[in-house]
Amino acid sequence: MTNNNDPKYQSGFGNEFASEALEGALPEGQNSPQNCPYGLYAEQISGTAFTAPRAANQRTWFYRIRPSVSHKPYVSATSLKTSRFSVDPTTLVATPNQLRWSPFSIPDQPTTFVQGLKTVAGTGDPSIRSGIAVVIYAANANMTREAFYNADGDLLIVPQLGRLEICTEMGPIHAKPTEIVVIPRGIKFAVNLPDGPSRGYILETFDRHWELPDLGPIGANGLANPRDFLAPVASFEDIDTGKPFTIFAKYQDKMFELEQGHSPFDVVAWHGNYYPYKYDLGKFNAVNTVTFDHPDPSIFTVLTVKSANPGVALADFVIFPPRWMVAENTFRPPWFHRNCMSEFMGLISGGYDAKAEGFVPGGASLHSAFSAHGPDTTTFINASKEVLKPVKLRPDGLAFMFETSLMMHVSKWALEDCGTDLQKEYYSVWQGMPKRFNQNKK
Ligand SMILES: O=C(O)Cc1cc(O)ccc1O
Ligand SMILES: [Fe+2]
Repeated sequence: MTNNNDPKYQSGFGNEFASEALEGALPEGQNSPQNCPYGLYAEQISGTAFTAPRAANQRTWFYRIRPSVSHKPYVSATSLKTSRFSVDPTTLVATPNQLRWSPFSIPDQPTTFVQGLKTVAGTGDPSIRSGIAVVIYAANANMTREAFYNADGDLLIVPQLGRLEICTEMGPIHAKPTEIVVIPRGIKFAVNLPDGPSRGYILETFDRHWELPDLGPIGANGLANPRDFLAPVASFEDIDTGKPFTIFAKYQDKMFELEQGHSPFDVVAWHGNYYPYKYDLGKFNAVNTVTFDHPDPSIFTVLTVKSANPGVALADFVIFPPRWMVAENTFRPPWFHRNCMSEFMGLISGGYDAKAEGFVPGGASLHSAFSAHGPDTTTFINASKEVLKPVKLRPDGLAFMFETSLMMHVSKWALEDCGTDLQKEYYSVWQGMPKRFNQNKK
């Protein structure tokens, strides 16, 4: 990859982009001329069925030094034998218990991004294009002469610790905690970790692709604005000598690898609307009450993957950013609730208004369908007697939620093998709720 520490991007969501690292590398007026400029190979990657409606149709044309198909056969990935990146039912358990984890441990041994992927919860089967997985990455080593693609689904990556320098077929994307990256299904990428130890959350979705939510009565602007999404520009490396490149692939929930003699990051130009992108969560234009109560947290949806059921998300990516709280005569933290959807929450920085302690950056919680949850006892008591002035809620706090209409199973890794990361006494935060009932006093 041409060395570029501060890559350039092109802005917009779902745009049709055209990008060339060498002038004139994109064929004019057609996709597949008899001979492409500079002796490049044309190759299409389809992210939707050829016949998907125009508004949903996603594909990109690459102009690359060699076609992707020039590689040795796929074999089972022996170096990833211990991979826990799977929703194979034998690795998962159903539990309605409210669960919470302390910050997930970073490995002591050298571990790359791909080696450090662990599924926490999930359900479905990528082979029938149905389901999702919540995944943690915890890594400390660069992917050198390696790349990875996920044939099973899109990856929405939420860095929590350490920056990511991601090399993709479409060009480089650098992301820091408070930014997110989406790598759509099938696109090859490699991750370098300039800060060393790194950790974050991933939502893997086996169907469709991420979309901006409709805004309804909010109007034409607000929440995540399309122009703040950034896609890479073409950048290539021309390497076909030395140690072979290893390409890892997750296919039907199993890890494979193959060798090839040339760099997979050899795309000199591309055009299309199927590409990875990043978004800075600090750009989110939060909308909320200026009177009383607060809307459901769907008001904070950054991106959504629709299900076949109108208005019901396969997955929503929701954030709780720093914001002004002004509601009058209102219990301001999240209320007690039971939800038909399942809620996995993570914390990027600071704290979260429903929990006085225990929910900390790098940790997580899972409140599954209809399992009751809400403010812990301390938060409830404090918020019930708080003097309601306008307050800027936690200027350093950034929590998020992966909300899904599916009922996820929890991985044995997250219940048993992640050691002390699982907080076995989580239930106790709701014990000792004072009895406040007094039928003689309204
Ligand atoms: O559980 C949570 O903390 C997320 C959440 C916040 C809120 O204000 C209302 C409902 C909800 O699920
Ligand atoms: Fe909730």
